[in-house]
Amino acid sequence: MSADNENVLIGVIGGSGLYHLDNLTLLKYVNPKTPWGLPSSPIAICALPSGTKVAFLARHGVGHSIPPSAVPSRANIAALKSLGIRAILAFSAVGSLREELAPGDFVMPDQIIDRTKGVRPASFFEGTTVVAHAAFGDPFAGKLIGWLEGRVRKVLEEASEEEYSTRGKKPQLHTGKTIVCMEGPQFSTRAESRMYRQWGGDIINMSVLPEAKLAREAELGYALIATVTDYDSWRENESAVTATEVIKTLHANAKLSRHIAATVLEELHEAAAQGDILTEEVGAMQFSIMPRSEQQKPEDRQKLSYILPAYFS
Ligand SMILES: CSC[C@H]1O[C@H](OP(=O)(O)O)[C@H](O)[C@@H]1O
Ligand SMILES: Nc1ncnc2[nH]cnc12
Repeated sequence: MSADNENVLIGVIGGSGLYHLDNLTLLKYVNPKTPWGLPSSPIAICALPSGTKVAFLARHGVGHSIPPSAVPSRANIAALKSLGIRAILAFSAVGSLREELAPGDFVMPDQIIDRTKGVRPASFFEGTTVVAHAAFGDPFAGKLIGWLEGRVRKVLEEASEEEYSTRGKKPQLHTGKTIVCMEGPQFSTRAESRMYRQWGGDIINMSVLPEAKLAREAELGYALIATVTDYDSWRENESAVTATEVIKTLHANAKLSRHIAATVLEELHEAAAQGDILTEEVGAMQFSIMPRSEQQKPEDRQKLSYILPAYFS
């Protein structure tokens, strides 16, 4: 970790439509070369008006050039961890599987259904001689979500008409929901969309995995702020989702997401510095790594020390 970055505790991952944040001064770009390659894009180290630093990473790269299945999530999470980050606030554009989750609304899910197809490297331990089984029953950082909930709700309640006028109604925040992560890049069929509803899915995207799993392996707090862009393809007599429909809502959602980030980041940095909101993640991997065996190669341990120096240095 470079001394320059020592105080960067919060990393923001921007998804579709969210390629920068507001109210920040760009200090520099960093592009850490991790054992898993380079991140999606150089990471912007920015200062809030108080001088507090945060890091911003565009998930789909500069100019949205990386499709969901090819996002280098291991490099992204490892690069953020190498900067000293403790918590990630990730944003994502999602489809709604429920009538009451309307386009323009915000959702902070607490569960995930994995519908990726095994083509994305999903573990830092993959390809090494070290075996680990991270606990993932609660895939998001519970305390972090609890901390964010009231603050995000307040921002939405206070949003001016101009900020949500493209949707014609005040955006709501929904919590305690389940997100389905599909492979893509094509959207779901109508039958799949209906099936996800039967499974208990509330929203759907193509990006939360393996990002959330890797954050857990790296012992980072991870919360997702999902913004609804469409009703996917389950509604009878309505047309199925298209990219054009998604893009219509994307920009207004991104504007409000930037407003949320600008409002919460300072206090979130403080909370992360105190350690109050991240008690579950730190140290969790010590119970997940299978006991050391003579078969573990020193070069693998060296590689893993990049994300988990406490166990592999
Ligand atoms: C642009 S529609 C599908 C695309 O949008 C979402 O991206 P992100 O999660 O990065 O905001 C979704 O996951 C798909 O990747
Ligand atoms: N309907 C949808 N399915 C998957 N990912 C999405 N991102 C935005 N809308 C989506």
